[in-house]
Amino acid sequence: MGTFKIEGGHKLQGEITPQGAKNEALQILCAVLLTDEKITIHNIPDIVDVNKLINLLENLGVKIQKKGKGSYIFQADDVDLNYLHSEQFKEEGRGLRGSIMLVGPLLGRFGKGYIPKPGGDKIGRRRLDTHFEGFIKLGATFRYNKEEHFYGVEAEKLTGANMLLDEASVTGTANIIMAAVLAEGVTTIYNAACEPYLQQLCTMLNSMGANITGVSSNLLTITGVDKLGGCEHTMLPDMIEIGSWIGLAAMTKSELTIKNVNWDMLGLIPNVFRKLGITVEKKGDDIFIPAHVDGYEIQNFIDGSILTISDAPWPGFTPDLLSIILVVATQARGEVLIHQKMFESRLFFVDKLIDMGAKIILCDPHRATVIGHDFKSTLKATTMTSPDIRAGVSLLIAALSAKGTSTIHNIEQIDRGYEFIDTRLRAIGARIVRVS
Ligand SMILES: CC(=O)N[C@H]1[C@@H](OP(=O)(O)OP(=O)(O)OC[C@H]2O[C@@H](n3ccc(=O)[nH]c3=O)[C@H](O)[C@@H]2O)O[C@H](CO)[C@@H](O)[C@@H]1O
Ligand SMILES: C=C(OP(=O)(O)O)C(=O)O
Repeated sequence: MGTFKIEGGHKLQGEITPQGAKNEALQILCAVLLTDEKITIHNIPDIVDVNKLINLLENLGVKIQKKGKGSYIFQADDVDLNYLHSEQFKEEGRGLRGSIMLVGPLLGRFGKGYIPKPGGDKIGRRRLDTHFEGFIKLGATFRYNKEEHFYGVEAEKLTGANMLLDEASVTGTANIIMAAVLAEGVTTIYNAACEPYLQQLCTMLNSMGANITGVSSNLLTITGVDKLGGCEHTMLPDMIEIGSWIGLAAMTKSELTIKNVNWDMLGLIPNVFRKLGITVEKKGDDIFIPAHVDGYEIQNFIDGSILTISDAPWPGFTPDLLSIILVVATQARGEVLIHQKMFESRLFFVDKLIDMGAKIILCDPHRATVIGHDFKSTLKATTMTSPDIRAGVSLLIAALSAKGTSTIHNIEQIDRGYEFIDTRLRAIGARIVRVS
């Protein structure tokens, strides 16, 4: 179990450049299986989950050439489907959530796709019904081995269909799209998720020769094609990292510039931080956060009632930033209700913040009320364990704002999604060391 030691209470300063988007990378990498031609991808983040997926592709026989930092060429012209039946695949396939998106492209191109129950954060029930109901609609037969938690779909041929998804699942939508692009005829997906990750995936698939319309809406129309070809694709900056750095700057009263954020794709993120009273300035394509020397004040709703920040499928506010919002609110002036609608086990980490002196009432598994300290009382350093990727970074932000030295165990969770976080934070003045 890896550990960070963090000496908090110091201001940070400078520039930080976001890595390529983790959740986009996981979709895009699976899409390389859809063609036997070369796919060049840039801005791939060097993080544990992405590297695990690259390793899975390599074991599937995909040829991989590294061209420079974050740039790779992939060619799936000799895919070894036997690997899918190996014990090694059962072990490696459950190492991350993103591996589930291997199924759609394999089914679309080779008529079969298998996956063990995928890993990822333990933040609640993470069912896969939407994915498999979509594949079944396209004509696949479905098998599930309950003992081994092993899923399989097979089809002689996929045929386009109309579907209304039971929920706007992000990975589910990506998976169904990747199967439907090579199906015969027209597929419509209503209640499709439309996160920037999915917009990017559709743009990439269209540049490979797919025919997808409705991109960025919740109604996609996909006219199947016989074959897809190569392309070049560049990943967006990671909007969850960007949100994390906004929170970090505010909570440590630091002046920070977040470089090349691709403002147009940030949706509600800057405004939600503004509702906490944080100044988020647009400077070209950068975000500038001034030092909040006098703190920041949470806005009420127009009628004076207490602000609620909740998650919703895109273009709603992403659930992946609610833990960050919550920790930043602990030092604001005012109160806020955080409502995590999607995941039922994602707020339990507030116990650690309460131990550090934060004023939080966990109302139920989905809701927490935060009463900010307005920096009149700082958080106290402590020892904690990172339960999931975003809670881990929230605890890290809390530790950087706290007086004294904190210890965070299980930092593998953080490394899943944040590239060399300790090195990059040290470059802007953070006192953080990796001790094991
Ligand atoms: C690898 C990857 O891309 N992971 C992201 C992906 O996970 P993932 O694709 O696994 O998440 P889903 O979108 O399927 O669903 C997430 C949770 O929200 C619930 N749900 C979903 C849609 C909906 O309309 N209503 C609803 O309640 C689901 O039941 C589930 O509990 O999307 C999640 C939701 O943005 C993010 O937290 C994850 O970081
Ligand atoms: C929940 C997340 O990741 P995963 O879906 O990979 O567990 C996340 O990125 O916040």
